[in-house]
Amino acid sequence: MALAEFSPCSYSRSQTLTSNLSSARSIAIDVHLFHRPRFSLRLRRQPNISCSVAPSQIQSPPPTVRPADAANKRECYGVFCTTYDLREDDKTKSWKSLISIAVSGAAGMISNHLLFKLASGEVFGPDQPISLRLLGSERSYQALEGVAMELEDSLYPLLREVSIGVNPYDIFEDAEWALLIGAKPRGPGMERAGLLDINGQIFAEQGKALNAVASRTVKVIVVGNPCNTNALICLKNAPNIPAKNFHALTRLDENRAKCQLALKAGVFYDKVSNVTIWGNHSTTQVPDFLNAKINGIPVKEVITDTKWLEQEFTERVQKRGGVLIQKWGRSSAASTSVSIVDGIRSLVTPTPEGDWFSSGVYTNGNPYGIAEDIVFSMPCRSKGDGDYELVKNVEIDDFLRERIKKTEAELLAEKRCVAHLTGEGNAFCDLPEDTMLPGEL
Ligand SMILES: NC(=O)C1=CN([C@@H]2O[C@H](COP(=O)(O)OP(=O)(O)OC[C@H]3O[C@@H](n4cnc5c(N)ncnc54)[C@H](OP(=O)(O)O)[C@@H]3O)[C@@H](O)[C@H]2O)C=CC1
Ligand SMILES: O=C([O-])CC(=O)C(=O)O
Repeated sequence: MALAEFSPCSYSRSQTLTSNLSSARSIAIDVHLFHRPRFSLRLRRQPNISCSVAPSQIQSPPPTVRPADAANKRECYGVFCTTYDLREDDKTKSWKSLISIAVSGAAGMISNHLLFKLASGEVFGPDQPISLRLLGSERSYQALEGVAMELEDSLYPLLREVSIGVNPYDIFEDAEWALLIGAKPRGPGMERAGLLDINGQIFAEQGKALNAVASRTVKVIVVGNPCNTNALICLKNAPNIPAKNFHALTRLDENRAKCQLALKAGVFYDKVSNVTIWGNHSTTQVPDFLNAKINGIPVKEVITDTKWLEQEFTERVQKRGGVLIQKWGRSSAASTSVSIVDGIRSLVTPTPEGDWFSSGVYTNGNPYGIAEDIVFSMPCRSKGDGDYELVKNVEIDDFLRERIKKTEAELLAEKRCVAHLTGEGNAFCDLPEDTMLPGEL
């Protein structure tokens, strides 16, 4: 689908449809094929957009240079190219409008867990049909087909479309969520600065693609490491999407911290709340035990071993990823996918009264004196509308302040390393020596 042909009415390769949607909430398509009737395609009505308008009247994404390789088209996959009349289903069940979720690194380990959680309904709810757009590369294309085949064989009622492709400009088209997981892992002898540059290029390109074709309200969760700075690069390359919509995943660190506190206190982990991870998803991250609670009581009143909190707990969370790699021989994939689910659910469901969650967010007027214009993990709350607000009254003592400064310095150094990718001039890389991913020892 070339950019000039962009239309709210066009769908998969097998069905390019034009119909007048102006009066219907949604329209079911009368194409009955031999497959079981659970698969269906529902066109969402887009307010004020009538599909009968001429292409020139259709609101286009901002102009962009778009790779023109015809081989790079997004392809609907297998059974997901078929359609089904939803009207029968609607007699007993009402569905929400389809949402599109783009996932990069879709043939990787994390995605192999995540995609099935998304398709099952546990993330967006049992009445929310979804379209999955899987981004891979020439190198992973066969594996991507394998993933799509497994999704087919899982018979998920909510999974209405699956398409696979290697071009982010196709995969991200109209995406309402973009889960950016694909990134090169750091190999032996590779400098962190080199990783920042290689992966930064991926996220610069994907930021441009999101800017050009994604929904203007797309929510982006960057997982691929170094995720904070990759998220910064991505948002800088997507000036037409609010910077607030970009997140770097630090929820895994929050979950790890909760587990360690529960273990020490001898309680089940659901009793632990108000845990903030401050800063970078790296070994300088600051798991905050000062404001955390167990059964609603400040952690420091429940765990009185301050030395353990300051040293063992902090380091255990910072280095959990590395210990896990030693055991598994690869980095956390299942628990990372769970934390992505937690991160999304925290944005689409109201935050429980008095609690908060951690996410790496763009600093733009924060109450904690953190440097502006970086992606820094902080305590957030959401009304469940996909947006969030910073929690403003969290206490910061000298212990926290000193460590927050260190993780902030690391992020500022990372930012200088990627200036060539954020449009801020020449890069100058002076990374602190202890700059490590959680998975590095
Ligand atoms: N923020 C967090 O909490 C966590 C982040 N991570 C990070 O998530 C990322 C993905 O992890 P995981 O799914 O386990 O990794 P995998 O190695 O299983 O998959 C990574 C995918 O990245 C893609 N990729 C993109 N560019 C390259 C490249 N130059 N070389 C190799 N692969 C590339 C590959 O897909 P393709 O060829 O299709 O592009 C590959 O499938 C990593 O960066 C990891 O460090 C991991 C755990 C926690
Ligand atoms: O360092 C890695 O690649 C894995 C990682 O982020 C983690 O386990 O937290």
